[in-house]
Amino acid sequence: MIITVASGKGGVGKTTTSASLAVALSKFGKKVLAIDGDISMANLGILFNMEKKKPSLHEVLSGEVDVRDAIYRHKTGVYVLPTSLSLEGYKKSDIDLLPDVVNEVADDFDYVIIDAPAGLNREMATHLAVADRLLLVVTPEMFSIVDAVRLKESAEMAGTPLMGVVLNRVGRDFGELGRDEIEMLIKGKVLVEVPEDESVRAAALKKMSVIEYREKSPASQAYMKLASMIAGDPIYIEEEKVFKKESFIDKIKRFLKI
Ligand SMILES: Nc1ncnc2c1ncn2[C@@H]1O[C@H](COP(=O)(O)OP(=O)(O)OP(=O)(O)O)[C@@H](O)[C@H]1O
Repeated sequence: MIITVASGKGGVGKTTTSASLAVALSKFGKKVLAIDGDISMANLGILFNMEKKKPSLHEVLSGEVDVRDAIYRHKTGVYVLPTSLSLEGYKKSDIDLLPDVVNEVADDFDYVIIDAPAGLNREMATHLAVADRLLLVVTPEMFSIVDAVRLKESAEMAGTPLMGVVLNRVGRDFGELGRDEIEMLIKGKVLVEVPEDESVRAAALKKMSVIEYREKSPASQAYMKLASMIAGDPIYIEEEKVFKKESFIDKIKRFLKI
């Protein structure tokens, strides 16, 4: 199964989620490939301490090397296809090659996790098209949700259904929307709430995923729960809800014309 981890708004926790989910699935005995799909501003490689590896996805997408030559096994057991931080590497990459590259190796793994760039651009369209499922990452704030709704709609147009939503950084003061409100707006299930957790940042500073850094931390536990849900029952059906009166949520829906 190919899962694209994406968000409309940047900085909400895609890379954190991609790395943590990959490590967690690996702990459940799954063979996982984590791909750093943000070819202009790569971050995933950093959490696996592989940002300097060469060849990277850049060399694969420029046709210089075979994809298998750019996949490295991390000590957690996760296989990683990192992307370098080089601007030259970005310039020579052809994102249109990504679907063939991913499909060439997908059958070697139980799960392929793609850490996608933020926003809705051509790169994102490619990441959505190649995936079997979209895993949306949001924070409990309005703009994050509004952007996520648009992304979900684009994914559906590309034929990629929503697997579910990771509600990240819960407990931070975002003037928060609640889980029910978010599910109603996105029309999708919140699979897990990941709390605001200082260990996430501390882990990143040490170039590791939070699970590797502190397995018992609240965020790590949430990602383990997510992995157990995905590994146990990968299909989640989106929920339709009925609105009876114009609430704050209805106003946002009207604003979005959904
Ligand atoms: N649950 C959490 N608790 C505390 N800090 C978090 C949490 N999740 C993410 N962060 C922090 O938020 C910042 C952004 O996270 P991350 O890089 O995963 O987001 P992103 O969506 O991949 O960003 P970008 O759009 O720039 O690629 C990082 O500093 C990360 O350590």
